[in-house]
Amino acid sequence: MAQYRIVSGSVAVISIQNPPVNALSAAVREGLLLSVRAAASDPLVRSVVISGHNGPFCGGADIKEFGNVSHLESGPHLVEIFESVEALAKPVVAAIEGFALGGGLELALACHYRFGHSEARVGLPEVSLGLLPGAGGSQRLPRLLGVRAALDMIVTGRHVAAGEALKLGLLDRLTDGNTVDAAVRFAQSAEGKPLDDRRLGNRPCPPLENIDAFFEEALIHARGRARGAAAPLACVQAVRGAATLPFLKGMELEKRLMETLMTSGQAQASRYCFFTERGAARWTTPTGARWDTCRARPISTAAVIGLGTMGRGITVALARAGLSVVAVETQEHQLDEAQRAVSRMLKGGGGVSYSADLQAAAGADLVVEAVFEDMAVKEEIFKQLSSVCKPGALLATNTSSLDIDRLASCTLRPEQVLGLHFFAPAHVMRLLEVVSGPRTSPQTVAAAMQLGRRMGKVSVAVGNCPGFVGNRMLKPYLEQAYFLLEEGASPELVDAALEEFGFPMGVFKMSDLSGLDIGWRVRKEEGLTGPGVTADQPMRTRRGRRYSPLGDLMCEEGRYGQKTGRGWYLYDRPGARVARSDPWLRSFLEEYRERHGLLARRIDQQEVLERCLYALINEGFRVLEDGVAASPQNIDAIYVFGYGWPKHRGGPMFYAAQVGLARVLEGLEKYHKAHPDSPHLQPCSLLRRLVASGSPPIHKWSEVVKGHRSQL
Ligand SMILES: CCCCCCC[C@H](O)CC(=O)SCCNC(=O)CCNC(=O)[C@H](O)C(C)(C)COP(=O)([O-])OP(=O)([O-])OC[C@H]1O[C@@H](n2cnc3c(N)ncnc32)[C@H](O)[C@@H]1OP(=O)([O-])[O-]
Repeated sequence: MAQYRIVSGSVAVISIQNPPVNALSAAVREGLLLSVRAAASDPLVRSVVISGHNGPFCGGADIKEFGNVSHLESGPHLVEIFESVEALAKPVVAAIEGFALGGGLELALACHYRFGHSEARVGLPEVSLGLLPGAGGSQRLPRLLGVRAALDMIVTGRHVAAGEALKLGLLDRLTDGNTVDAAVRFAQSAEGKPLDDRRLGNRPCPPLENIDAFFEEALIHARGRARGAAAPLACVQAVRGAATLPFLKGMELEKRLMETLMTSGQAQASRYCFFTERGAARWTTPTGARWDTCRARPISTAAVIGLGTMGRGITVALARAGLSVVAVETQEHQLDEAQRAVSRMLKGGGGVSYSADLQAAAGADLVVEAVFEDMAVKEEIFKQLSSVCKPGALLATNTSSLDIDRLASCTLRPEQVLGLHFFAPAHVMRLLEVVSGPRTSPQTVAAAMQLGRRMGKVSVAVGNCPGFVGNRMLKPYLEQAYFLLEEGASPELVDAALEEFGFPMGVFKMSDLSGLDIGWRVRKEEGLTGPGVTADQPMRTRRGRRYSPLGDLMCEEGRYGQKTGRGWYLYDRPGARVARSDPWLRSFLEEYRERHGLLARRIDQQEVLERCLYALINEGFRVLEDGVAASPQNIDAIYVFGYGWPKHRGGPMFYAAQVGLARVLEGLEKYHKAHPDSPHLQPCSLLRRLVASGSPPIHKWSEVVKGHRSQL
């Protein structure tokens, strides 16, 4: 809807009303066009102000309509409305509070003047929905800002703060006061003045030298960063149109590009990610607790125990969320170093105090233990925390795979124990797995989810099992990658296939970055390698299934990855980031295959993708079947925000649906037949049942999962 009223005798104020973000739904578009026409035809109206009702200006087109062509096509089209705004013979001022994003900013660009509140932000984030600004934004913004600044905003989709927008010339004025009042006063002062020059559609794009070379380079740059996404490239093409074509021709190009993107699988996947990210806040747990029936006690003080890389990042994340944090590290030299590192990251003290004594955690509302992955050490700490901490304090562990329930058993308050699985670097990565055990109370989960939101994280509530959701699914993925090396692939081939798929780095580069020794330690704990394994055991079999000792052998050689300057790749020095192929590894793999009588065969990228991704997806179905994740959407949020799964592919479960469940099943059957000693390739029963029920769409999977809920 749009509200229409006349103020100060001559100013029509049109207010977009569609909470919570004033999206441009069909009803809003209808209301907006009627209001603009009313303002045009009313002789008493001499100027117009367009604002958002109750705060935000406008969050853009209504994304919910995008999946449904009939919704999209009902009501007037945005391009038509914005043309009539721009063509109005009376000055139109956009009064921007909160945000003007996507179609919201495109509306503001069609206005003749833009007034912003000093705390507002503006942007064209369509690219992150797999789209481009499709209502004139790709054509008007370059005409206003010049090609360079406009291209940057459109290709990155970044939100620009009001101060920067003013400097760029995107906003004409800022106010700290009431934006609508200020805009009304300004509109009156502009009444009767010429408007031709204010219509961006009339203006040429500011000239740019070497235009062809500029766009060639922009395209190469965008392609390098897009990881296979089509939208950034289409954005470059559209802005090139703005720089080289008359306005109406540019608008035609924008329309053509938008139509192609809008119906693409990539846009569908990106849109799905948008809703998946937000849907995670509506959590449920395997024990039946829910977001809408639990009240969370607010957390204002926290203690972090253990100040290694993870502990430092967690301290920074908590402090940035406004908590007062005590950071505890019992090793004095580590404490000093951590204090300096945290202060650097926080650019000052930032509400953090330090201590070498666990007793300092006594007054905290929440304690996050982040010592290294050793069950015995963690158990000891939880025992102590249970007696040191005040009643009601939540005790969380940052373990990435150990049993939460076992830790809860060491305390006298198992209902207040949970996992907070941050991802490195903890102050940067968006994902937080909130892990509850069978005894964790709903209030504890609610408090953790609320805290996650305060930290700006995508928090996903998951159940307790080895590796939780993310690392549990990663295990078969890694395993298949190792097997592929045994069978003849190289790390370069595997990584290239995964990077082409869209991961920021392949599995072997990722393993070098995070350190091969981490998995080695876990495998030792699990008794898969190390002193517990007797010499008479076959090297490539454990517990009756295929096992690859390649990772263990690498660690025995001291090849831990980037930190030692050698891993699956070679680095110039320890800590260096640029991976180079290592001839040593080639001969190492050749000798290994020879020793074990393995014949190297030709492996193509298709097999790499299917083996690694289908094994991961198959485990995702098992996770659903076990009730460890509440929905496929939650699994996808975990993979997109924690494991670099490309957004334009929606997440592993969405990808499986897009590929076709029957095809995934067929692929798994084929590979399991070829590798019967690899149980991760054996299709799980939920996948079979879904295919048998006709492969329903992803939002209906839960109906098939029903009845097979939590084993926990
Ligand atoms: C060929 C066809 C041509 C078509 C032309 C298209 C033209 C145009 O270029 C395309 C666009 O504008 S594309 C659009 C470009 N715009 C964007 O990409 C902006 C996307 N939005 C955002 O970035 C953030 O939501 C804000 C920063 C706006 C608010 O952040 P915050 O305060 O943390 O709030 P929050 O928690 O994030 O959201 C609250 C609720 O609002 C919901 N919702 C939000 N936006 C929506 C929308 N546009 N729509 C519908 N719903 C939208 C959201 O789902 C959630 O619902 P829930 O049921 O409660 O879960």
